Amino acid sequence: MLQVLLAVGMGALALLLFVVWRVRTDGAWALWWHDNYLERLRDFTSGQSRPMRILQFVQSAAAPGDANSAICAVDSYCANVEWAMNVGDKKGQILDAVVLAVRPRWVLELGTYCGYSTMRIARLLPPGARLVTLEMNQHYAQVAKQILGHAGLDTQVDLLVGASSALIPQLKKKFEMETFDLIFIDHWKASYLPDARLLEECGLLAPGTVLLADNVTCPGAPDYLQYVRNSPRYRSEYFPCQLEYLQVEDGMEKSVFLG
Ligand SMILES: C[S@@+](CC[C@H](N)C(=O)[O-])C[C@H]1O[C@@H](n2cnc3c(N)ncnc32)[C@H](O)[C@@H]1O
Ligand SMILES: [Mg+2]
Repeated sequence: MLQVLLAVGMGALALLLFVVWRVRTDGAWALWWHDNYLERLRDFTSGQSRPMRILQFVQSAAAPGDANSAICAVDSYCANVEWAMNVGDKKGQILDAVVLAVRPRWVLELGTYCGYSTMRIARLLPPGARLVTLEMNQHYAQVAKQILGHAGLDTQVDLLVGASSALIPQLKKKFEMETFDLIFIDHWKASYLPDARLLEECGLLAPGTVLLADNVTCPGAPDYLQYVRNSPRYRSEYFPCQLEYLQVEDGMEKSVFLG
């Protein structure tokens, strides 16, 4: 009997160690663990959604009207308390550098979530610039609006709720604008390529428009990468980095539309 118990115990320990190792080293396992298992467990125990928990932390820890303080609060919560799918502090620096280099007048973001990358972009925009961000999840959009309001950035940002495929064709008319200077692509990965093609078809790209795509390695967007790297319409560059708040390999792809 003791031998059986010992064998079961050793088996369970080996399984636990295997799961911990996979979660620490493999992107798919890490995302499943943090984004499904742990999130659902915390939702169940707290009776709230992860975006609501992030909002409450920002409201308690960040100075009102201070965007940098709100960004730090989200990073601190997601690095120390629970993981979330924000671009994060490390890849965020690549995003910041691209925004500063492009100095865009019109920016489009695909995938708002809680508004973390929206804050990073909006705080660096030159006067008069506009950021349009698209989010299909109504609850996430509500949270993002409150976080952007707390950070004092809501007047520079237009948050539209709906699917990108439905909203993109309406943007020119809705905002009486021509083309975007910078597009941050960070929604569901299977939509990267169809939405890039849709942006082209809708005439929303001009020569020089920069597309910056997050998570092209983890979870990965292989069809999008294949397209921007092989199309004569783009000049594309890869930035190796790590998945937000984890030691898992990821990358961002910066692609300049050539016309
Ligand atoms: C990775 S999160 C965005 C993270 C955010 N950019 C940041 O770094 O803080 C992806 C978001 O895209 C949204 N989304 C996914 N597909 C979408 C689509 N086709 N149209 C609009 N939003 C979409 C999801 O609901 C989710 O909130
Ligand atoms: Mg991302």
